[in-house]
Amino acid sequence: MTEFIYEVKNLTKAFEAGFFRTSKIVALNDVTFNVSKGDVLSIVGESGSGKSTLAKILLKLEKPTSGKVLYKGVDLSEIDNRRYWREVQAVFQDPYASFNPVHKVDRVLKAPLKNYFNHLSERDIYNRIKEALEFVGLRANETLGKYPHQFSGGQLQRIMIARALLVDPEVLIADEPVSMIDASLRIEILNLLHDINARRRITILFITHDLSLASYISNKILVLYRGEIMEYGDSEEVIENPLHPYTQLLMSSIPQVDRKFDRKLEIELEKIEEVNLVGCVFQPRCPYARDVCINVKPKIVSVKPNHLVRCHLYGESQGSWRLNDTRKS
Ligand SMILES: Nc1ncnc2c1ncn2[C@@H]1O[C@H](COP(=O)(O)OP(=O)(O)OP(=O)(O)O)[C@@H](O)[C@H]1O
Repeated sequence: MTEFIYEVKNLTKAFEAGFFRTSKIVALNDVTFNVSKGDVLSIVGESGSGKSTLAKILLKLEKPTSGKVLYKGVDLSEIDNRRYWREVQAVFQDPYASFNPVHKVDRVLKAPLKNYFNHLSERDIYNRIKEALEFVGLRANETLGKYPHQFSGGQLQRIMIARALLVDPEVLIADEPVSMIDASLRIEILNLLHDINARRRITILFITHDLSLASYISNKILVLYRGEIMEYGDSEEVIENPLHPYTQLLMSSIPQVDRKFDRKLEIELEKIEEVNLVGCVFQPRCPYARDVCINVKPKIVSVKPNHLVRCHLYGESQGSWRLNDTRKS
């Protein structure tokens, strides 16, 4: 039987907005998926798709409006925060923001050990930190005793990953961990996350707006658009056979050396529309939109055992429409 780390069931999160809090922003709408132990799941979507809100709910930093999340079979709301925050560690986008510039990096590394393993001697603490730093490719004698400004963004992100590893987590939630790092160093951090998953069997949730990074690192991909799942499945399936027009659009916007930049697609990606809570949220941008897409919310259907899509094109009669098809019914 598959061991699920997370079972996310009909998760919805609405924020009150406006001066008098009279309007609502639906950041997540009826999101359902499972994460198996040892998965590297990428949650992909452009700005405002609800990725960070989902991460915050999974980190117990926000509460859902409705629906629930089970962690190893237990409702998140019933789990002790202290225990949970040891087992589920986070790495955030901005490594600089995680450090206090007036303190040496030692402080950030020692804090979780002192918090969770207060029986450890100073020598044990040093040994554990040394081991974690070596795992992420840093030397203790070149790292400890220094201030954050003495490191590059990539090195600080490594230190944050070492910090997460110190407490033997089961899950690492990495929210855009390489987006503020020099492009030349990104691949090293991705390889490091891959090693952490492969060698320590830590489940990784990798949040990104970049489908190419997702395809590089993950074995499962979940595509979010305006708070709803558009497509979910094994990475190979989603990348090699993207079914949803939005995933196809994301695929076609990945720069490739043999393809010229298409400004039409850029405009398409920038276009902002009101969220359609009745029909398909992607319908205003969809080249295949029909009346049914405006009036009826598509259900998520399983096209293959490990490949799900939410689109009227894949209802009762399945199809394999591509963005470059000229048809529009
Ligand atoms: N605390 C909040 N109060 C009001 N609205 C919020 C709040 N947090 C998020 N939102 C809104 O919810 C929607 C989803 O935001 P979220 O930050 O989860 O998206 P995202 O995909 O992570 O985007 P980005 O990549 O830009 O961070 C957005 O419309 C955002 O403005």
